[in-house]
Amino acid sequence: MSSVASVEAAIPAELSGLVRSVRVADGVATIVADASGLGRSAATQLQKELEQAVAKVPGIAEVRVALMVDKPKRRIVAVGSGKGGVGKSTLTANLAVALARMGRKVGVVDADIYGPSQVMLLDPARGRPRAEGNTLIPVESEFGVKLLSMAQLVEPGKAIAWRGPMVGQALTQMMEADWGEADTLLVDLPPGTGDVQLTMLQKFKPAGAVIVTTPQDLALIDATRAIDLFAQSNIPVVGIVENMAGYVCPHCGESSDPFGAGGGEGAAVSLGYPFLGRVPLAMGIRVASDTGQPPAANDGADGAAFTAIAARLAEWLDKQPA
Ligand SMILES: Nc1ncnc2c1ncn2[C@@H]1O[C@H](COP(=O)(O)OP(=O)(O)OP(=O)(O)O)[C@@H](O)[C@H]1O
Repeated sequence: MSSVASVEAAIPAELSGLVRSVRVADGVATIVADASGLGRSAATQLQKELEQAVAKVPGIAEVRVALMVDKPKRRIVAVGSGKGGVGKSTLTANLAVALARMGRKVGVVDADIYGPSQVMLLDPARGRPRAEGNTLIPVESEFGVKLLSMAQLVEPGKAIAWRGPMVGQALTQMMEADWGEADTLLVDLPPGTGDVQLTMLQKFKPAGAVIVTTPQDLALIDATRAIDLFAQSNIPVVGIVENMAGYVCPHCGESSDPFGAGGGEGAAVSLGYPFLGRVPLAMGIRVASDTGQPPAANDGADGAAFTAIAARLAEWLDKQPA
C-alpha cells in the first residue's frame, strides 16, 4: 500500500468525509480537513482525532493537520443606556431569548461590570464557563442562549473595582470566546460612556446599538449622550426603546404613567432615530426577571413587547450588508 493510502485507511470512517487532501513526504503526513460549520471545540477535537489516528501509521513521524474554517458571519449589537436602572439588562436578556425563539443563534456578553445581572436573568443555575487554552467556552442557558458574564469571571459578591486595562482584557476575552454558531452577539454595556464602551466601539465595532431609556426627561438627556457616543464612532443606532412606560395596576386595571409616557418615542423622532417600541412597567416582568424566567421565553402578555422589539431588531439585522 502507498503511504498515502495507508494514511487514508487509518482515518476513521466518520471523519473521512471531512478530509479534503492527504499528502505524505519524508515521513510527514499533511492532512487538510474541512471544519467549516464546526464550533472551535469540535474543530479542535477533529484535529486531535486525525492526529492520533494517523500517528499510528508505520513510517509516519509527524502529522500536520490543516483545518479549513469559515469565519462565522456574526453581528454584534450593543445595548446601551445613558444611566443605570433603566432596564437595559432586562431588555438584553429578553431580546436574546426572543431572537433565539425566532431561530437565531444568539450569544449574550454581559459587559456591565458595575452590575452584571445576566447570570441572574438567563442562568440562575450559575454555570461556569470552561476555558480551552486562552479561549472561554460560554455557558449554554436553558433558553437556547449562550452567555458570558463578568459575574462568571469574578467571585460572586466581590466588589468589582477593576482598572481600565483589566476591564478591557476581560471584555476582549468574552468577545473572542468560542461562540460557535452564534450569528448574533448582544452586548449588555454598562451605563454611561466609560472604558468598556470605548473598547467595545474601537476594538469590536458593533453592527449597531440599541438604546434603552425610561420616559422621564433626565433619562432621556442621558440617553442622548449615549447615542452621541455611538454616532461619533459611526456605529448605527438601530433605535430607541422606551422601558417602564405606562403602569397597569394589577388590582384595578387602571393605567398610569409613573415616569411619564412617550418620552422615548419623542426623543427618537426628534433625533431622527427609529423608535423600536415600548415596554410597560409591569410587576410580572420584574418578578419573572428576578427568578430567571425571562418573559420573552413564554407567549404571555409580559413577553409580547420584547418579542415585538426583537422582531424589529431582526428585521434591521437582515437588512445589513453581509
Ligand atoms: N418593564 C419593566 N417592568 C418592571 N420592572 C422592570 C422593567 N424593566 C426592568 N425592570 C426591573 O428594574 C430593575 C432594573 O432593571 P435592569 O437591571 O434591567 O436595569 P439596567 O438598566 O440594566 O440597570 P444597571 O445598569 O444598573 O444594571 C430590575 O429589578 C428589573 O427587574
